[in-house]
Amino acid sequence: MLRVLQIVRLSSRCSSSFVSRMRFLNGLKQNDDVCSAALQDAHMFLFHRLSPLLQRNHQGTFRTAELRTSDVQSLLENLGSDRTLLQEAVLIGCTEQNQAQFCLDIGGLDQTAAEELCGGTFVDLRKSFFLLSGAEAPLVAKAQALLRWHQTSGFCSATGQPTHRNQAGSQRTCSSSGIIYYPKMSPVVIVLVSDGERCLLGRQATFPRGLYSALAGFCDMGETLEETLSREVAEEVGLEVQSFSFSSSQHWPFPQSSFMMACHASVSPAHSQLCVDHSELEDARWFSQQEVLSALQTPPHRGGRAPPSPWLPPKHAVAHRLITEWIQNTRS
Ligand SMILES: NC(=O)c1ccc[n+]([C@@H]2O[C@H](COP(=O)([O-])OP(=O)(O)OC[C@H]3O[C@@H](n4cnc5c(N)ncnc54)[C@H](O)[C@@H]3O)[C@@H](O)[C@H]2O)c1
Ligand SMILES: [Mg+2]
Repeated sequence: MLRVLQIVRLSSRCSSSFVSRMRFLNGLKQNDDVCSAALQDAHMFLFHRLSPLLQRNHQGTFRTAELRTSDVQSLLENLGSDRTLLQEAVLIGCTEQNQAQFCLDIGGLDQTAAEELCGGTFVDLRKSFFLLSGAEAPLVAKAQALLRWHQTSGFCSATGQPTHRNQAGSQRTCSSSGIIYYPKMSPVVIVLVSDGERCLLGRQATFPRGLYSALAGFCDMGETLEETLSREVAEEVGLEVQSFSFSSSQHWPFPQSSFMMACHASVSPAHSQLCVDHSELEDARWFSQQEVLSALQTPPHRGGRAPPSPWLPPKHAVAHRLITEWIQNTRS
């Protein structure tokens, strides 16, 4: 109990609201009692078989359903589930007012009945990620990644024994060996290569028709960011990078959690002849500023008519940010 009071006092005494929120969240991860107390009056993000619950407002835009713990408790009762399912909720963040945010997957319950009771629809993450705006898309992606990790981490890979989660869901411990497991992400480098005048975009055969993006690749064990970047560019398009700069990073939920580190890189115009590895990329090409600028100005493609060429990654993707930064830098 003393520890509970210490965490609450520590977070409320801090002058910065950001520091206060981070200390509050860390306290919830470290102390199961504090976390249980926070779960009793929290914001809840509901999922059904890893698809988030969305609601459409009068303007036709989508938002996550705004549910509180008490709403979910009533829902579980109405769906004939016992309230202990609530204990499977996973901590994902907190609001500006230090109100904890949790997510819960009710995949074992009737989807249609849950949708009717909540006035919403469970929408596949690939679709919902791009329907949501602002801070909601990354929060929902994080929630789904954590839920998926719990669903696939029930047993210890060393002993085969069950693992048990802490209340926040930030770790799992093997009941036999005590080995602690933490949620896993794969580091990926994504790079927009330029020769000064043009930028290099490529597409995999599995991409939607017309879509071109920056080059990307998973880090090999033991590699630095710069080693992955140089290796991927050499492997995929046969170029040698001269210099690079870091731009930004992003958690990317598809197909499984990746930690994307986004960079700009330059190659010499005298050595810009592409030698594409077609086992990795269906196509890779140099695009002029004008081609990229007009692709950026084309409204988002929604299917039906033929896609624009090139069709660029959507705003939520860090590849989009790299492309807009390159346009700004080359025009200034
Ligand atoms: N957010 C964005 O803007 C954006 C843009 C482009 C690509 N991406 C993501 O980047 C990721 C990597 O791109 P890529 O597919 O070109 O990588 P890649 O060039 O490394 O090729 C993928 C191959 O790498 C191997 N691989 C090695 N380590 C792996 C691991 N930890 N997980 C899965 N496969 C592994 C597999 O054989 C796989 O087929 C993809 O998941 C893609 O979704 C994100
Ligand atoms: Mg690649």
